[in-house]
Amino acid sequence: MSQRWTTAVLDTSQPGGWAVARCAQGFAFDANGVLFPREWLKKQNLDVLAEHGIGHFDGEPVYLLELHGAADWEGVQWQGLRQFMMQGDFDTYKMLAYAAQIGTWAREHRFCGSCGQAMTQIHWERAMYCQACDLRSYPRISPSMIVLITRGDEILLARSPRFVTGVYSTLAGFAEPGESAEDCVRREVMEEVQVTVRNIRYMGSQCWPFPHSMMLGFHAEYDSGDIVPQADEIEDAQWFNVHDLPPLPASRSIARYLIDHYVAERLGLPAPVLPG
Ligand SMILES: NC(=O)C1=CN([C@@H]2O[C@H](COP(=O)(O)OP(=O)(O)OC[C@H]3O[C@@H](n4cnc5c(N)ncnc54)[C@H](O)[C@@H]3O)[C@@H](O)[C@H]2O)C=CC1
Ligand SMILES: [Mg+2]
Ligand SMILES: [Zn+2]
Repeated sequence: MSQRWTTAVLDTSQPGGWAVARCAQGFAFDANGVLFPREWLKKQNLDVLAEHGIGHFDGEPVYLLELHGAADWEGVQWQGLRQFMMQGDFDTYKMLAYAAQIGTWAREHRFCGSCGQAMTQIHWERAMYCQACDLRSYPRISPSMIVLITRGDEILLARSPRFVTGVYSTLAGFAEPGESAEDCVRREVMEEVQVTVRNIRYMGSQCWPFPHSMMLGFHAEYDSGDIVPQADEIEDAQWFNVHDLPPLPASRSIARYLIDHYVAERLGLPAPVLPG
């Protein structure tokens, strides 16, 4: 399968190419999609905070115009990254996911965390640079574990108060300094539902740009303990039979993949493919 989207550090002093525009309401799109001729876009009187050369789509250079706050631009609509993930072309979503992560990270690293002076983009790698400290800040990625716990025909799913009504999902949480991925799985499971697990098995990973998670997916078998949902974080957690499941997360998420993969295994169906 050919890859339509590839990342690159492009020099913003070079003219031409295509550009995407992002503001607090999401990415701009019109009848032609999210890519606009870059030189034309720069004449549209947009309040640009920063410009980044981010890669190639179908071989053509692509830039990001990161705008200040919300934008008011006649004839153009704005849509959040989650909508692009749920529907439409996956390569376009991957390009926007990368653009969003670069835009957010650069916006949040305009000043040096060590001396407070303004940082600048460098052009030979993706980093913000403080000349005074000779310090580079690289794009931020937060490793997060996500795990499906199973017990024969039953799977453990939980809901956070932040989820869409009725939806149950796998357990997830951010890695802390000093722990391995497996330590993190055991700790998060203990914190969120107070059960122990065994046979932790790595299943695959997924970039989750909301705003900068890298999901590492696992399967684990239930070992011991009764479910006790964590106050505030977990609204409800239950064992569900694979023949009788609640509403599940979006089909392109790794949470859904972990569930679908196990259900397919139990029911003797073909294994699903992890969107990546
Ligand atoms: N792709 C998928 O299928 C799924 C992705 N996720 C993602 O996994 C990540 C972790 O899941 P949660 O249950 O929300 O995490 P969690 O169980 O660790 O709790 C979230 C809390 O962690 C703290 N936190 C926020 N950012 C952090 C960071 N970078 N490092 C350490 N702690 C941080 C905050 O106090 C936040 O309220 C989130 O980004 C979530 O969106 C969660 C479920 C499904
Ligand atoms: Mg969690
Ligand atoms: Zn500095």
